[in-house]
Amino acid sequence: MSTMLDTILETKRDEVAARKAANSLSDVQALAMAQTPPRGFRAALDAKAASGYGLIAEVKKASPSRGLIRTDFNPVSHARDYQAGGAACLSVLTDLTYFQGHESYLVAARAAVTLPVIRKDFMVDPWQVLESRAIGADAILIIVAALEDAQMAEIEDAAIGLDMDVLVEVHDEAEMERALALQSRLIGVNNRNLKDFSVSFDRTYELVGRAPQGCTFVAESGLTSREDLDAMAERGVRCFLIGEALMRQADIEAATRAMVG
Ligand SMILES: O=C(O)c1ccccc1NCC(=O)[C@H](O)[C@H](O)COP(=O)(O)O
Repeated sequence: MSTMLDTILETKRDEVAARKAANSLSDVQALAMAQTPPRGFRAALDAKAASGYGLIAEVKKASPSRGLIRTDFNPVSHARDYQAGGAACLSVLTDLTYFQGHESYLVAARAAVTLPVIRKDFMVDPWQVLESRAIGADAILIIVAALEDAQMAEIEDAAIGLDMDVLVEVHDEAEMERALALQSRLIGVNNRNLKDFSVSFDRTYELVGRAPQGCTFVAESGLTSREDLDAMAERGVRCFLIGEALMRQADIEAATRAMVG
């Protein structure tokens, strides 16, 4: 039986094929080269985590599991609020079909702040890495469950070639082993099962001990309070990716500060 992740990936492959056909490689390359250099994503996270918590704050309008999250969605003001509240980095969802995201949200959010920004999307082709740089992204996401080993390596090589950071997302021990065969030492554990949307912090707790020395380890999804972060910190986790819990707040800046300030 096909899962939501399978469905998303099938759609993404079609969308990417259409975008590749509509945009010449040289045009996308020229746009990527015209961008200012990538802002150090992992470095910003490590710097905040050294004296507190490193937060990747997500600009997230909607999701397959929760539907519409924020009606008065405004990527520029959300990005500014996240920065003012003490986030280390931003994550911007650019998938339109399932998350109501858009590339223009990343462009606008990044221009409004000085924080590094990860393009949160489903990478299925190295061409998307170039496209991500062309819209200004500083980092990309590799979801291990979505790719074969050779595809992951190819996508990672494309990102490294553009001086971008790569967040490698895993959900279990087998995926962690595959992630560690890559070069990136920025590893995220998604507490959300992308097949059935169930959330368990046990995923993070099981895998934090598998992260090698010097690795930047990020707990992702389902985190709703400072207490959640403090409980994770007791087990050695200092970096977090949070979307919905912050996006639902009336005062996003204050909520971000309460979470990591
Ligand atoms: O959020 C979803 O419903 C989802 C469904 C299928 C694939 C990915 C999905 N989310 C992407 C993410 O990784 C989260 O947006 C991110 O970790 C933040 O999670 P949260 O704090 O729970 O919004």
